[in-house]
Amino acid sequence: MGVTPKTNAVIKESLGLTFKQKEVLISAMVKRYADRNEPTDDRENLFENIIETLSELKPGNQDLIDFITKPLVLDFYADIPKPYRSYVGQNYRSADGSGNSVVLPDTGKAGTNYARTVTSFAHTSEKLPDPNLVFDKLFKRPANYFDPHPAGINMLLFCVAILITHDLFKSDPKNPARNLTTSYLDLSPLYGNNEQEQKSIRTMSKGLLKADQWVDRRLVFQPAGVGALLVVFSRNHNFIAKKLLELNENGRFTVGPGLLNEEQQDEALFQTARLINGGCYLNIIRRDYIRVILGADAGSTFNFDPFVDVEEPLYGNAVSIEFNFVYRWHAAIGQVDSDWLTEVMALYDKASAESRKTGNPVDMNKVGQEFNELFIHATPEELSLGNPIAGLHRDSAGDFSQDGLSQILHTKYEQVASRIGNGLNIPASLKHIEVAGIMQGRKLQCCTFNEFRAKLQLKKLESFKDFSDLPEVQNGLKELYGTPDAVELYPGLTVEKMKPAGMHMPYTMGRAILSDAVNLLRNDRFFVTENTPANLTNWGYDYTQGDPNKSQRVSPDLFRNILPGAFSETELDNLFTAPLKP
Ligand code: HEM
Ligand SMILES: [Ca+2]
Repeated sequence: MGVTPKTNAVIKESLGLTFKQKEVLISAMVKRYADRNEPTDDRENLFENIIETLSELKPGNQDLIDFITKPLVLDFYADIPKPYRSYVGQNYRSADGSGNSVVLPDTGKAGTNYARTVTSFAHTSEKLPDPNLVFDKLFKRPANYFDPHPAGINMLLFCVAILITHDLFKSDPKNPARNLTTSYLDLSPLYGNNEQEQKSIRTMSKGLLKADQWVDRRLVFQPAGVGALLVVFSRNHNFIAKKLLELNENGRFTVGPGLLNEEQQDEALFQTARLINGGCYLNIIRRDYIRVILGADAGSTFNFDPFVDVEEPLYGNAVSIEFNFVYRWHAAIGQVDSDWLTEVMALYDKASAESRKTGNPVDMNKVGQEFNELFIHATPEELSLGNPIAGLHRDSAGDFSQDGLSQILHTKYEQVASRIGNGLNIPASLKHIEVAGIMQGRKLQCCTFNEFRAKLQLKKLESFKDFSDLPEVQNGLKELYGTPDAVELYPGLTVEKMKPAGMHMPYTMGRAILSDAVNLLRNDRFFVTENTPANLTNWGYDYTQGDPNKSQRVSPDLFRNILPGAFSETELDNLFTAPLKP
């Protein structure tokens, strides 16, 4: 508008207008000031001119003054968002995920209940099918059958997926409504879910972790690639902590009189390294993982940015029970891993049968011992050095061999995964786990599959032909459920047809995973408000931003730093697609 002395004179003159006319004219001027979409050039003195004009009004014009100043005052008020969502001095993640939202500090804390995304208003069915039959007729991969993933996605991607799911879900065996881990992607499988677990893997000096450690024992029983990935992040933490001290930007980690003591130095280095390591993990999720899920080319500059127009997160994040089911991709398990799993699950099933008989929880120590005898062959001394990885040994200092870790990850890179959707594709050895999953859904009163679709604004499926391409699955659904509306959430998600692109996910799963992923990332204060050079240091922040010549991906640098030679340069460009067999 540019209120100059000349226009100001015009405005003054216009004050002789009728009240209605003044209102129209001046409100247009104020609106122009208040509705600024671009940064204001305050050197134009627009605000000052409005005030000056108003101050020259004759007495008795208070109504007009109020009318004009009200939007300005409201605008100033709105400059500062409320409730307050960020405080100085809360720049580190807590061990148990609390305080991520400063407004609702318990949201997403380890040990709180799963959220519910969809309330079910469907009549509860009194004749739900036997979950064992659901598995046999809809889920079970036939013997000697393997259908490779149509886009050639490899098991390395699913090792990352397993790391992510264990970061988000840890259903309490005693209470399936409860999630024992944090609802944030904060590498809780590495760092633990409370201070005691966190301290158990720290050296408590210079921010370092003990050699090749991670906390979550559940991952010992997963394919060895998951343990190897955790060791990569564990080593990345130490690489970062050492670099931070070496660079010591602005002397922020210096020990001395009036500065830090050694304990404070350890804490500052540990927590800063943890934030940077989390930034690397976030980069891999955004730039390698989500990119492949969506089906973008490795070399393309396409970036589906979950953080576009992000605001300071207010509410925190709580993963839902529906998300837990959306993320059970057991059908993806590759052939080699499936064969191995048959042997592992035999141990687990034996211990579960024992637990059903005695009423005690599954004795994981016993499973661990037998697992060690079969797959690890470690002495008690070696086991005392930390979680084992099948196929590897720790040296006396507690380190795994670099070549061994590289080799394990490379075999996951080479192993093609299976297709995920359409049904009849989950390794038979997982039957008990799947049956328990179906029962968990029932116990927690999950919505039906069609109710879930409706919530996502997706068309309800009206015929069993719409579910899966496989006639056996269509018939099985009819026999077990009778009508499409009766199909339960988890079975529906698992047997649905696949999308034609990207990760070829079953349709509803593929749609839902995006809502959950976007919320998960945007709701995390440490990925938004606290993700700054001031918190991560300049070097740390830049490290997490990835290589500008590699589509902003951090994974090439990270693997070169931590496991040099594990992957060739071409492999680093496309980590999640199995190489074509010659
Ligand atoms: C060979 C590979 C796998 C094995 C051996 C395996 C094993 C298991 C087992 C034993 C459970 C029962 C709960 C527990 O004890 O933790 C489980 C649950 C689960 N799995 Fe897998 N799984 C594998 C692959 C995957 C993959 C690829 C995904 C998806 C990315 C996945 C997602 C889940 C989820 C979300 C749960 C529920 C966790 C909870 O509620 O605590 N799993 N899996
Ligand atoms: Ca977590």
